Amino acid sequence: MEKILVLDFGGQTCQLIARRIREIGVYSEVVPGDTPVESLPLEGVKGIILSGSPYSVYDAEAPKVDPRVSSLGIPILGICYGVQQLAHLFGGKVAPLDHREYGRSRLFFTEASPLFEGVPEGFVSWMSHGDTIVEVPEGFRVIARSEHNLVAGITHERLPLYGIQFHPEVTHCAYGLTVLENFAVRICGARKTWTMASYLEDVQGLLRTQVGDDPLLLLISGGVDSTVVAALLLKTFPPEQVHLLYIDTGLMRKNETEEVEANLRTLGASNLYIVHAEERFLSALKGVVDPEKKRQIIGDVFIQVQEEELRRRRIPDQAFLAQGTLYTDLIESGKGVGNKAKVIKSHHNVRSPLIERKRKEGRVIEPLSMLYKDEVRRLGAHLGVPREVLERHPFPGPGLAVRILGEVTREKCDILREADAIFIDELKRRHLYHEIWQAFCVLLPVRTVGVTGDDRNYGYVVALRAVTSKDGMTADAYPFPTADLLEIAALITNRVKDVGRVVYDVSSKPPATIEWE
Ligand SMILES: Nc1ncnc2c1ncn2[C@@H]1O[C@H](COP(=O)(O)OP(=O)(O)OP(=O)(O)O)[C@@H](O)[C@H]1O
Ligand SMILES: O=c1[nH]c(=O)c2[nH+]cn([C@@H]3O[C@H](COP(=O)(O)O)[C@@H](O)[C@H]3O)c2[nH]1
Ligand SMILES: NC(=O)CC[C@H](N)C(=O)O
Ligand SMILES: [Mg+2]
Repeated sequence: MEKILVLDFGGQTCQLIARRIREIGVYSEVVPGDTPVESLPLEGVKGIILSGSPYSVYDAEAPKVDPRVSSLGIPILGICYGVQQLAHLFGGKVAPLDHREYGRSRLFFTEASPLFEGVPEGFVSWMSHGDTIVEVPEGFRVIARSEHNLVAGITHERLPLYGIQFHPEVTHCAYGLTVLENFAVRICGARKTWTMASYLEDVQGLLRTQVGDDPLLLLISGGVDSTVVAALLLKTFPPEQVHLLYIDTGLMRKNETEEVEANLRTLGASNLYIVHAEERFLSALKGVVDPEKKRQIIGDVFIQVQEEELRRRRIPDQAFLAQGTLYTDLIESGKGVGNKAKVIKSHHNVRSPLIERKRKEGRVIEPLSMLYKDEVRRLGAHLGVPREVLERHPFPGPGLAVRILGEVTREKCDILREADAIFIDELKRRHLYHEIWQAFCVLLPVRTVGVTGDDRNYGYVVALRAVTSKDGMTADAYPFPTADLLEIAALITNRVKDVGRVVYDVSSKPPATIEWE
């Protein structure tokens, strides 16, 4: 498969580069920036992109590209820190200037370059740098300058080396896709053959080689990601080879287990195991209020239940463990490819010891781990996964436990389930469900005073959360029409006896996260 390799030096928008290249129709994947040449997956690589970074090239601990990469004969495009590395590597000079460029800057060409074919002079690029190339190395020429007259693009006189100081991958950069397409297609000669259909074929080929006839155990939640993996496995292997394990943690939404079971049957699953483990999870969570502690306990119980089921069902130990892990799960858990990212939340599917052990043994299958949610939805559509499943809002593995602040009890789960079901049903009835990326209720650990039927009421507070997002990495509060919000709040307090008050969470991510814990 032809591809463009992105070397990750810890830039915020590194994955976005690969995303955009795939949007153009060329496959792209990300690898750690300091990978030595002999360990780079070079098969089919038509071009290499060096990403941005929070570091400066002259920092002692700055991540460095293997210098041999530049003599492979493969075209290279350095973006921001990437171009600074090229300059540094070839003997030029990079320095922190007083004049930094953050945000928009017009760009002016100093000579024609295939990189800027079809891009008009003076277009508005998007920058984010404090360092600048102040001496261009020998053998290189400047091809563009910013409106502040700083070096904004360079090219080598003989070698296929290019570099730009701006970020073509962000949507705020005009002609960004054109610049990336010029590099990938015009300069590297990659063909635009990557589609979801071709990706599907490639993934199926790889899976068949890796798994052979060994049994596969997929941990399935009925959410978008694991259901798409289920459809993929059931299309790739005979149904008897695929075992699906769903764990009802007791922290699920109303009627979740019944709906999931029905959906999974329609995919043609024969070995479907539904494990009811409510008691296990609730008793382990008794008295626990700290959010990180809750996550850790839930992760541990997940593993115990999985291991017991493997033994009980006599599924051999060499079984491959499959999950619906996405790139976002990895990066939030501090496990992005470039290993320079920070831990935000430890997703149970990434950091559990069972998974880590299986991962070391090469027995974990995560076919979606390079993709984002919207790409997974497109893949699911190719696989014929029903729209109702693909368009479901995400639901986290720890479930209601991270939406009940303070101690989790069955009584509170029941209250939250009722309120949440009303909220979601109303969003669907009002045709708002698909405008929102994720919506749910949160049960707060406080009671407040109210008056109902002329009597005193002392009920819980429920917070409504509804966000818009593309990939869950950033999010904004959904701007509800006021009438909808007021009517939904009234329905919840009227129908759920223990809820006396409803509030709406208007925080964006960042600084908040989508879930409250
Ligand atoms: N109740 C569960 N039983 C078994 N496996 C689960 C359960 N909850 C989560 N998992 C596993 O953990 C993975 C990550 O969960 P996550 O919620 O991110 O994905 P999902 O549930 O498949 O999709 P969505 O994000 O749409 O909810 C799942 O893909 C699945 O493999
Ligand atoms: O499977 C999961 N296990 C987890 O531990 C977990 N924590 C958060 N989420 C989901 O991830 C997305 C981003 O969530 P946050 O903004 O709250 O970090 C949102 O869609 C969250 O619902 C999880 N999913
Ligand atoms: N976005 C980047 O790659 C920034 C590179 C470098 N840290 C600078 O400030 O110039
Ligand atoms: Mg889920």
